[in-house]
Amino acid sequence: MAEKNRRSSAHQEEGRHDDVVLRTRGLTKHYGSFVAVDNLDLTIRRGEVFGLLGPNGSGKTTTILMLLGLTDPTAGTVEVLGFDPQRHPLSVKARVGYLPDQVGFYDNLTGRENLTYIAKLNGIPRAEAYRRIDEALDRMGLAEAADRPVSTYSRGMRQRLGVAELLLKHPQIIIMDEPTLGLDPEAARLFLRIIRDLRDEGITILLSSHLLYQVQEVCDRVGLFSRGRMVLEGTVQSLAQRVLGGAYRVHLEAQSPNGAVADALGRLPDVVAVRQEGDRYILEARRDLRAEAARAVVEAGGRLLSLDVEAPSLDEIYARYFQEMKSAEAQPAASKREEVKHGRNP
Ligand SMILES: Nc1ncnc2c1ncn2[C@@H]1O[C@H](COP(=O)(O)OP(=O)(O)OP(=O)(O)O)[C@@H](O)[C@H]1O
Repeated sequence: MAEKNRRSSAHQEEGRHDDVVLRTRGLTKHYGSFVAVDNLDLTIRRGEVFGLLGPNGSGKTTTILMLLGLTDPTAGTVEVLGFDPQRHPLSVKARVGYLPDQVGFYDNLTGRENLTYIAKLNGIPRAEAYRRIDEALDRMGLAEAADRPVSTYSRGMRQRLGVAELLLKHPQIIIMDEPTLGLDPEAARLFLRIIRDLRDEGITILLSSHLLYQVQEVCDRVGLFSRGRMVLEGTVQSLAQRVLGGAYRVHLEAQSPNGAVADALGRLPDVVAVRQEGDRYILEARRDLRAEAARAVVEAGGRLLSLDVEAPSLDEIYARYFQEMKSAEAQPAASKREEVKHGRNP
């Protein structure tokens, strides 16, 4: 199944797969004169894990609320599993599960009692409800804790109970707002595994998060939000290519008696840049060039001491993007100051 998903992700990347479950076009939300979401085009396909990233206030939650039909767009269209959430909110609600950052439960009731209550609210017949509740508790690793009051649950267990609640209605899409925030590393790892398992079962997942290294581990594609716009979108690797230039960074240490190693490394195909500090070199490259780099060192008469490759990190892409945006914004102001200094301004 995992293999099947990997294959389908590859097809999606190539644009050959058209199993779209969620689509927005020109989606816009104004609060008075403030633009919270600006002309968003988002397409998500079945079985994907898509990460919404961006600083506080960049419009992620507003986007999620519009997808769920919980707030009306000012302009543009939303289609979730073929439904317009504004016109058919119940059809969307029946098929899409939403896990907010803080899930509310009755603390004095047990996990099982909370789920029973939810099943009743959703009109699931009693026998079927009991079956689904047992199954959901089991899948979320909560079977043993099921009959304890929720007040005794850790944050990780509450989050898992939140997912168990969503599973009762057999959702096709699950939307999660900061699902791993506040979880300890072990609980976060367990939760990320749950996300992967859900994806492997064909459930599409949209999550918003600030925890980039976790997003990177679990998302097939990400969208980076800034001031209401999705400014970057793609796989982590494709973003690394666009923002950092090279998606791979090969670190190597080599003695180069005649100084020929740097030149030899620079001549390798798919190398974007070579940085050198003494015997240490960093190659930014479009692919993993360890084997070619090792050969180049030896052929250039050098002596290879160590070799390693670093995959691109979302943290770095994110930091570099916002750093470049800030300097681009500072640029016109700086040139204006220059013009004033040189008396070019009237
Ligand atoms: N009901 C509202 N009225 C006015 N402004 C709002 C309202 N809701 C959100 N905003 C503003 O819209 C912008 C986007 O907010 P949103 O909550 O979507 O951002 P976010 O990316 O989810 O941020 P965070 O990561 O902090 O949750 C913010 O500047 C916020 O102050």
